[in-house]
Order: sequence, then structure tokens, then C-alpha cells
Amino acid sequence: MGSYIEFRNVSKIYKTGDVEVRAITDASFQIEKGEICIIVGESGAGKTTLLNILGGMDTLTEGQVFLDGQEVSAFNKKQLAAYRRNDVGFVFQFYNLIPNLTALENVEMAAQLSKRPMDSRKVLAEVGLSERANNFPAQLSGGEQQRVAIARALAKNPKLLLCDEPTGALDYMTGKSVLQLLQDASRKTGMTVVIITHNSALTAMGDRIIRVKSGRIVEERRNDRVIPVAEIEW
Ligand SMILES: Nc1ncnc2c1ncn2[C@@H]1O[C@H](COP(=O)(O)OP(=O)(O)OP(=O)(O)O)[C@@H](O)[C@H]1O
Repeated sequence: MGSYIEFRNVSKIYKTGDVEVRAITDASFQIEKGEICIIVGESGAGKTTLLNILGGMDTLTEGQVFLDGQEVSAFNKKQLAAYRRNDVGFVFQFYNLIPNLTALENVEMAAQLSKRPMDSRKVLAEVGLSERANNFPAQLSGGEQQRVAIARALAKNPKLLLCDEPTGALDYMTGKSVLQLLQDASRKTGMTVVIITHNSALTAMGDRIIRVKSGRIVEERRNDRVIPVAEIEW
């Protein structure tokens, strides 16, 4: 049996007029179910491109991508939309909450779109925000907004949680608590989590580390000495 997630010789070339940008070259790696995977690399290395391909938000130029036995890279537009809706939860650097919906309504809306949602109130409680359920995003701190965004992604009960620089807009301590939340959620639910970051220190919290440089995978390894986020300093 293959791995839960597999990238097989993936390349991505962006074409703008006559100009070609090779964002990813021949990337192959695997991620197992329930793992926290940290994809690390400098700005422009190709991290977001990899995440977008895995999340069905962008297509590849060459190669194949598999998740849980399905070939994502063979999906048509309609299948990709269903895949994004049901199988993938997204957490971005800038939360992307809907401003005129409360915290709870933001979570409920995502849950309603999914095939197998979890109870929105329960998930909001799990991220420590029961008391703020009826607040609008503008009434919440950055860290609280990111918690709502994580609750929104988790409430879909996805197969995979994709996080693009989830602490990029947060201060050190708040960022740490958000990462701790992601680590706890993965451990508690067995959810597979992929986090992309430019911060090498965060590799210590991952079960698997994938390092990207100039569009190529330069390192892929299992980490058998995972450190709780609270103990990581950077
Ligand atoms: N839509 C696009 N059109 C053309 N080139 C693109 C496009 N998106 C990304 N690229 C290029 O592909 C390369 C990889 O970009 P990507 O955003 O994946 O890197 P990244 O590692 O996520 O960087 P950052 O940490 O700065 O977000 C870069 O050279 C970028 O300029």
C-alpha cells in the first residue's frame, strides 16, 4: 500500500506570456496519515506552490499527487472543488474570516459546506473560544482570529489540514500558542497537518520535515524526537 500523501516527480512551470518560471522541479516525497509535516524553505523556494497543488488550488505541469488512494492530479475542476470542500482544511497567514459573521457563524458556514462536519460549538470550545462565539472578527485579537480560522478548518473534519505561515502575522507568544493548538489537534484527532514556514526552528515540532530550495526537495526526513512547541525557542 502507498503512503497517505505522495508527490511523484512533480514539476510546476508558471507561464506568463513568453516568460517561464520553474517553481517546482521533480519533487517527490511522502507523508503518512496523522503526521505533522513541516515544509521549510526560504522565500520563493516553492513552498506555497507545493501547498496549493496538494490542496487542489493549483494544477501541476508534470508528475502525480495522491491523497488517501485518490489521484488528486487527475481530478477535473468539479472533482477538485469537491476535494477542496470536503477533504482539505486551510489556514492562512491572514485568517481570511468573513467580517460580518460572528466567530461561531464563520465556523458554521464552513461546516455546513462539508460532507461530514463536526459540531461547530464543540470545535470552537476546543480552540478555547467558547466565550467569544458571538464576537465578530474585528472584536478579536489576531491570535483569537487565527484560532477561529483553525476551528473553521477543523469543523469540516477534513482529511488534511494545510497551514500557510499560520503564525506569520502573530507575535512570538501568540504564534507559539497557535502552533501548540495545531500540534494538540493533530495528536488528539489523528489529523494529518502540513505547515509551511521559513522558520527552521519549527522543524523540531514536525514528525516529518521537508526542506525546499529553489524549487527542489533538498531534504526529506522523519523526526523521531518531536519537541512540544512550548519547548521550542526561536
Ligand atoms: N502565479 C505565478 N506566476 C508566476 N510565477 C509564480 C507564480 N506563483 C509563484 N511563482 C514563482 O514561483 C516561485 C515559488 O513561489 P512560492 O510562492 O511557491 O514560494 P514560497 O516558498 O512559498 O515563498 P514565500 O515564502 O515568499 O511565500 C517563485 O519564484 C515565484 O516567483
